[in-house]
Amino acid sequence: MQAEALTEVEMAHILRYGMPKATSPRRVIIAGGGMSGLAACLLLKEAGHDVVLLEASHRIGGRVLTISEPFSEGHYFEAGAMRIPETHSLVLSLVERFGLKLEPFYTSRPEDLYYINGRRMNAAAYEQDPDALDFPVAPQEKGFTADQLMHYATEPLVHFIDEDPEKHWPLVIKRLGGYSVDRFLKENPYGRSLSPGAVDMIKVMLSLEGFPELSFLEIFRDILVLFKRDLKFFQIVGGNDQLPKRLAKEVTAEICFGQRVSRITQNEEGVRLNTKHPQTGTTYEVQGDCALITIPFSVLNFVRFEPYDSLSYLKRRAIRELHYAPATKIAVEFRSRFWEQEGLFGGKAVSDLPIRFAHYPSYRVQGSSGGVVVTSYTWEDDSNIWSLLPNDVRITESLRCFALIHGNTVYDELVTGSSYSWGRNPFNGGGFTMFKPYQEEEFGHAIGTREGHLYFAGEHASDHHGWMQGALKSAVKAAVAIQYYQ
Ligand SMILES: Cc1cc2nc3c(=O)[nH]c(=O)nc-3n(C[C@H](O)[C@H](O)[C@H](O)COP(=O)(O)OP(=O)(O)OC[C@H]3O[C@@H](n4cnc5c(N)ncnc54)[C@H](O)[C@@H]3O)c2cc1C
Ligand SMILES: N[C@@H](Cc1ccccc1)C(=O)O
Repeated sequence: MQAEALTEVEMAHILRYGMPKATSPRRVIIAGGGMSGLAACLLLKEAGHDVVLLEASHRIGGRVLTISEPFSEGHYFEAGAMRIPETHSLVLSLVERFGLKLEPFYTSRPEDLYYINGRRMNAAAYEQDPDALDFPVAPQEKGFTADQLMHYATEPLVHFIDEDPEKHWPLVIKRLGGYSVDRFLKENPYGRSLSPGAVDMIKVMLSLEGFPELSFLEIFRDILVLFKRDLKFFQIVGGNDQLPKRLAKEVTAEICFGQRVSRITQNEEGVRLNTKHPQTGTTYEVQGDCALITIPFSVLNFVRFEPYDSLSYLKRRAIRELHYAPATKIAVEFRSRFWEQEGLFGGKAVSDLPIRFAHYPSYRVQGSSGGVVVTSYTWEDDSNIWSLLPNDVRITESLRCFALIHGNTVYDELVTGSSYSWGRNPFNGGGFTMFKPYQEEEFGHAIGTREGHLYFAGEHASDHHGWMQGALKSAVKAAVAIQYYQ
């Protein structure tokens, strides 16, 4: 079983049924108790390895975080992972293994509301008359939606990849890896350049205004999927944090909380990890044959690796340079689900206001007339202005914006609110990995490679940045590589 050659079907099967029993078990230390660390811990433990998982915080799950406080009974919002695309077979395989219930998550609906350039309309009306939003598009771009213009700009690329993804993706990375979002759309390599007005319409409608300078391929691969018309999304009934919690339940004895890894030393026998308790400062060390590092590279900068040359130049560069896009969510509970009067159940409001996207709940709570709306979900530059604000100001400021879309009823309907900014989480240092131009080609391949006794996994070490699927894919590969000494 070659880790690097595993297909998604084989990886989904391993998550569902486990790996074969180890013929020569190893003492494995796992750093990080998010989806990646937990999944690898389960696979290695049930295959017979001696595993210990060191988690810096006092919570498992990492960027899967369902927040129920201070909302009424049964209400919550997902501060991190909120939707599972129907194509993410590894996530769905774990959901099936634990018998968790799924329900639809509606990313887009024909009733989606747009509040842009001072205009208010719904998605169906925009489809009929895209020029009604008043973007200064070029004459030949009039009458086309953002979706259609993005399709026009990317069609040759989609066609080339679809011909033979395995063979063509590396060629695409070589040719287009240096293109930012702005450059690809404005100086299109396929001769399909768009005007600044059209590019801005695309960026506002896809919430991309925050990352014009980031790698276009990253957006193309990981974000455009959100806007695929016929793609279905799911969420776990009662909250997505049930997935890491069910994983953790299988490996309770292996998890050590409050163990912030501060130093990783490689020696002949294997590895030694030193930790420091984030509050008490007490130190601890553990020796193993090998270690799996699932700590995000942003905060991995604070971990000392010894001896110096136990990490390659490219790995050290990747740890220094890999970009983490900040992300912030603000959530408000309202007394009634007034948005349903406009036909909205799930779906979103798209705006050029500081709140950018608002997501209406794709679930109702038995016996409750209210609901929790994510009144703001922002990425990158758009998130920075919110991360600076205290929680109560984020809530009042997002309400002011939301009132422009729904009127002052929002103030009478207000019950309570909460917010979360991943850029301020000391154990994440940002929302998700996003390559800048050239990074994928120059060190993308070095992110997940083994270095001596050190293995690496996490969403950053995958081709699904910003998705649980990426965290799981890299975890399965690492578990197999550790088991078979690859
Ligand atoms: C706002 C937002 C929205 C998202 N939406 C979706 C979505 O809808 N669907 C989806 O599939 N995915 C989504 N994702 C992505 C998904 O949540 C992540 O890809 C996945 O959870 C990452 O798992 P991980 O194990 O790689 O990392 P993490 O979850 O970050 O886990 C890393 C763990 O390491 C710990 N740690 C950090 N430093 C140390 C240290 N020094 N020592 C020990 N432990 C340490 C952390 O506390 C954490 O528990 C979203 C992410 C964000 C931020
Ligand atoms: N997974 C994120 C989207 C995302 C992926 C990759 C990069 C940035 C954002 C979400 O569903 O909200």
